[in-house]
Amino acid sequence: MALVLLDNVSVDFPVYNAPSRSLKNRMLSVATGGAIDRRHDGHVVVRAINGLSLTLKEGERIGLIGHNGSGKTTLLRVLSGIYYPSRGSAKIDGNCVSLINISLGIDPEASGYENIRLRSVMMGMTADELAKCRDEIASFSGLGDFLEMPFRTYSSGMQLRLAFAVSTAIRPEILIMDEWLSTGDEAFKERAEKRMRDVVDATKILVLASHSRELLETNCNRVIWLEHGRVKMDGAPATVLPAYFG
Ligand SMILES: Nc1ncnc2c1ncn2[C@@H]1O[C@H](COP(=O)(O)OP(=O)(O)OP(=O)(O)O)[C@@H](O)[C@H]1O
Repeated sequence: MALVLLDNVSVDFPVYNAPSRSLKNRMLSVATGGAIDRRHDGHVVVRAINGLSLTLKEGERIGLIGHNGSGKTTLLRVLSGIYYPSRGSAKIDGNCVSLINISLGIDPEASGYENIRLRSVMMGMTADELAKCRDEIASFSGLGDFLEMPFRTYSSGMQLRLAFAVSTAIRPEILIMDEWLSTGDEAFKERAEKRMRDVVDATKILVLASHSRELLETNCNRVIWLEHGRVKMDGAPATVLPAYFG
């Protein structure tokens, strides 16, 4: 069973070259940013996530909203295992894949086929799983003989097609996204949209950070509004979205 348990999680970024004397204002008077604080040893820290406790259960499609700097990306990175909490604990049960940076793991000197392997290993696919979907990924990319060529010879649109085709071949239990992925020319975009739908529908827990009300309304059944790294509101989209978007 897929489950995410965050217990009193804080994430601090120490800033060693901050002008600590002038930082009396902790920036909580404005909506933007995390909290600026000073640690016991005198160092300045930005507290991106501040004592967050959350339970995310199977079937939940969670939308993350909040002003710039409210902690959305930091939270997504904690969920993806990129950041460890500075305090508190994060328990992620279920295989979790992040589509935040779909080009992670790609080697520009390697061929398209080699990159299909590199990127899928990076996302946690086994050799058997890859063997089953390698041809489908290649065909979805539409890159034909270019798959034998080094990745660096591709146009930026071709590079994204390949990264997209591999990244959406996996079926994770927990899926982390920063905005909706859409790429390519018109014909590819249409196929990409359908493929994204399939990935999202197959996942047990979706966490999608977005500034788009429409996207959140279409895809989410729970919305969490972050402010200064804390939960300002958590509930049904019909309640939280009007409160946030006004
Ligand atoms: N590497 C870092 N070093 C120092 N501070 C950081 C770092 N990354 C994020 N922060 C701070 O943490 C806070 C939260 O940032 P985060 O990127 O999580 O916000 P966000 O909600 O994703 O914002 P946006 O909507 O602008 O993408 C901000 O105040 C930011 O300045």
